[in-house]
Amino acid sequence: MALSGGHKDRGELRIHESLDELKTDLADYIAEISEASVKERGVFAIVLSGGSLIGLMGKLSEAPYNKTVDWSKWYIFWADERVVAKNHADSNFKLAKDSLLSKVPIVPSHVHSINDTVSAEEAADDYEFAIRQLVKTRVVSVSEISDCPKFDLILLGLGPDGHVASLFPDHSALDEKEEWVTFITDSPKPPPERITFTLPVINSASNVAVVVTGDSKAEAVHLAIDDVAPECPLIPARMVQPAKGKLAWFLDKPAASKLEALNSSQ
Ligand SMILES: O=C(O)[C@H](O)[C@@H](O)[C@H](O)[C@H](O)COP(=O)(O)O
Repeated sequence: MALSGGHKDRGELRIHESLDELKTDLADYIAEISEASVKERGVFAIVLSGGSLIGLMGKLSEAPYNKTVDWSKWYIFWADERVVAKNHADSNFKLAKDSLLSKVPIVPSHVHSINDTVSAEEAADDYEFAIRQLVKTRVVSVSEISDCPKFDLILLGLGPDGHVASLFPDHSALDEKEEWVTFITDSPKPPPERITFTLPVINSASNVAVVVTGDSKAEAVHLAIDDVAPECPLIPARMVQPAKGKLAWFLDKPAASKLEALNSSQ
């Protein structure tokens, strides 16, 4: 690893020399949290996003993880989903299914994708309802400090504009405090209709990892992590701040290139 360290309140920084190294570290990290969750709770509730994250998780379907991970205990959710049919090229479910979920022995009924037959608003309501049922049966834990679900691990990507999940800069969805899942119909990144976990849910997780590669994201990474001037834009990724949980950043060197930590250690 090029650098492994921490920022005083922005979590753990895991900066990698190569994509291959990042992929191995990410697979190890997910496998470790899976093992700890299964040991503690008997299940592992993991939340995926869309985009490049899924390809970066690819090693999980290879040896040794395909045999060592207790896939039967995995419950899968999405931090955000595009409101399209499940077989549509834009579907985050389809992306994860094709590249990962179909290659490992996950129990099909443990895969909690959205209802793709209804409007964005109804899909968000349905998804929240489904999660509420799983909180009741403790497949998903509940936070000690809010009434929110406490997922074992939420994995997020980062957009060059600083968005995470489908929480975009200056969007009213960032202010949602009551709902666990909300919807938008004006996403600046196509397609426009999406559902998304809200910040209170993301910040109630036991572990949150943001996985970012490429120099187009370097400025957003800097704004999300470094102690920047108050007049700098407050991007959604900076609002990711688990109250009790752990935050980790998986970065390649180009994504980390504007970080103070990297520049001061050289
Ligand atoms: O469905 C989505 O669009 C996402 O969940 C979104 O938040 C994504 O993770 C980022 O836009 C990063 O995407 P890339 O890693 O592909 O740039």
